[in-house]
Amino acid sequence: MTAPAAPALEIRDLTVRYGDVLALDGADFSVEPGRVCGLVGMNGSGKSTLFKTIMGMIRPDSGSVLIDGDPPARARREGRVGYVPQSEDVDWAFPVSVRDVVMMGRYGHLGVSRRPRRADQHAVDRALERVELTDYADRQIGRLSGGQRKRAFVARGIAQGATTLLLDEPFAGVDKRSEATITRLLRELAADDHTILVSTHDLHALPALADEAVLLMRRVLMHGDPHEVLQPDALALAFGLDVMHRDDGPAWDDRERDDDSRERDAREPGEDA
Ligand SMILES: Nc1ncnc2c1ncn2[C@@H]1O[C@H](COP(=O)(O)OP(=O)(O)OP(=O)(O)O)[C@@H](O)[C@H]1O
Repeated sequence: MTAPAAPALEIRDLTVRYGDVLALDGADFSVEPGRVCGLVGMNGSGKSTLFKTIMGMIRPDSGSVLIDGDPPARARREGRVGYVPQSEDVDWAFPVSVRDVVMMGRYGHLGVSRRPRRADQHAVDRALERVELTDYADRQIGRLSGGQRKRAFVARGIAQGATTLLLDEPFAGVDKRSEATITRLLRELAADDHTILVSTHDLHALPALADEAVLLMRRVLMHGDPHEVLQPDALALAFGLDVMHRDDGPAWDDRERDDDSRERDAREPGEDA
């Protein structure tokens, strides 16, 4: 009998401290290949810390992360894990084109000359096509809309050959149309056997996006079907809110939602989402 395949992502009893601050306290869950897992939790609940630990950028105080059964350093070295950072972690004024950003995903594949070869150019072209940014390839990265910027970073992960993708708040500063485009793209990638962990404050987005959800508050409060995790009791526990009910669903995240500001941020005139 063959042994069952390792989970794509395995977080085991993970504890991370920044000095006196306990950012993760025994977080424990796993995600099977080809699944989209939504990560929800209030500000400061440890979501970015978890991403950085999975990426091997932070060493845990205890516990472990395994990606396809391997430690983060190895998975990262082999380009198997791609990261779409929070917008505020990126210098959008940096003078690089969309194509340059996607080519960064190929750095681990370049030969001794460090010059992109035809195979690298093809991989970048295919990734740009996949996220529908071919027409924007030569544009400076900061001159994209919020949603397009996220897709450019997803393309970097695809060009790299990553099978696990981590997205930190991809819907922040993005309008509803871009949110739908990103959701569709992530679902397509999951159908293509990518494993996706995506943090979001946008709880409305979860059911369409995720196969499963993790409710994080330094540790995992709940892990299961997104609808279960969105139950008022669970959210009250994680967010400390009295969740009110309305006809269109609970009103927990109105404070996070400012569609007008998202629209302003999102698009240049006449551009797609
Ligand atoms: N570099 C750091 N030094 C010290 N404390 C930190 C550092 N980074 C994060 N923290 C603290 O660790 C805890 C978890 O932070 P983290 O950024 O992981 O949360 P988050 O869930 O991503 O929050 P948000 O939703 O606001 O992005 C918070 O209390 C935060 O203040």
